[in-house]
Amino acid sequence: MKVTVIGAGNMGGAMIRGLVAGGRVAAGDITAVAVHDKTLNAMREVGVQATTDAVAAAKTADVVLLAVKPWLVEGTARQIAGAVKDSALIGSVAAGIGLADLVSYFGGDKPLFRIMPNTAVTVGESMTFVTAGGATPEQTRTMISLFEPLGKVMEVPEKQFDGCMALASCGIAYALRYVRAAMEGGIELGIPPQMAQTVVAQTLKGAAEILLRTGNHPEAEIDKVTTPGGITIKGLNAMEANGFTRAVIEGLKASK
Ligand SMILES: NC(=O)C1=CN([C@@H]2O[C@H](COP(=O)(O)OP(=O)(O)OC[C@H]3O[C@@H](n4cnc5c(N)ncnc54)[C@H](OP(=O)(O)O)[C@@H]3O)[C@@H](O)[C@H]2O)C=CC1
Ligand SMILES: O=C(O)[C@@H]1CCC=N1
Repeated sequence: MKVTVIGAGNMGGAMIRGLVAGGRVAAGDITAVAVHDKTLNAMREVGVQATTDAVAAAKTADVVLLAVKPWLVEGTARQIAGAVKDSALIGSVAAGIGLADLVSYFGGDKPLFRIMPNTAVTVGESMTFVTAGGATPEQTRTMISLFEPLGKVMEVPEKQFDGCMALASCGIAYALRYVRAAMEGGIELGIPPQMAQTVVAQTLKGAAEILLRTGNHPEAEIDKVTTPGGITIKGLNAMEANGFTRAVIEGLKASK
């Protein structure tokens, strides 16, 4: 299967590295399209082909993934639309570009996908969402299987897509901002920064593993930590008094 990724920056580059590491597609069958030599050379070092010619790279591809900035998607799509094979699966990871937009660029007779990974593709722990339009179940299965080595994949209806993107793709930044805040608090408590970073990251990983493995509600796990009259409830109450939950909800709602 030949895969062309147009745009090889933070997301496209990470997807390519993840695809190579995942081993489901041979590095030699992946083509990265970018503009600058620095990016192209970085991709060649990963072992994939790299070019500035999107049309040529799209022509031979079985899967085309658009990973340019959202405002460049329409121009890029219209540029390659006449070149892609009829059978090619076409996916866009661009925020805010809907299936209806993709249909208007490529026509309604192509298997089209919105795909939303996050930057944890670099470590094989992405939370990736796939929404299909005009694709057969088998074609959807193929697209999903491409992303499975890169983490978890969920197929979602398009009406849930933006909410999922806020939670998971923007969510990486939100989780890391929590880490930074916790580190700053730790430093005030006398913990050196690098040590605080390791401690907070491992704690977050532990909390996430508890939920993923047990499926328990977070509040049930919080109850196990909060000793009556103990120190955790004082910390939680001080965080809530400073707007923790509201800040998170408002932040997610603003992510659109
Ligand atoms: N960053 C994230 O966490 C996430 C981003 N996304 C989506 O991914 C997309 C890309 O974002 P991101 O990776 O952050 O952006 P970057 O700016 O990091 O990467 C954009 C890439 O596009 C390339 N490029 C620019 N113009 C063209 C062109 N005309 N033809 C081919 N390639 C071109 C650039 O090449 P060069 O490097 O040579 O300049 C660069 O490699 C966006 O649509 C965004 O919504 C989705 C999920 C998460
Ligand atoms: O901030 C953005 O627009 C992109 C889309 C999801 C994550 N980053």
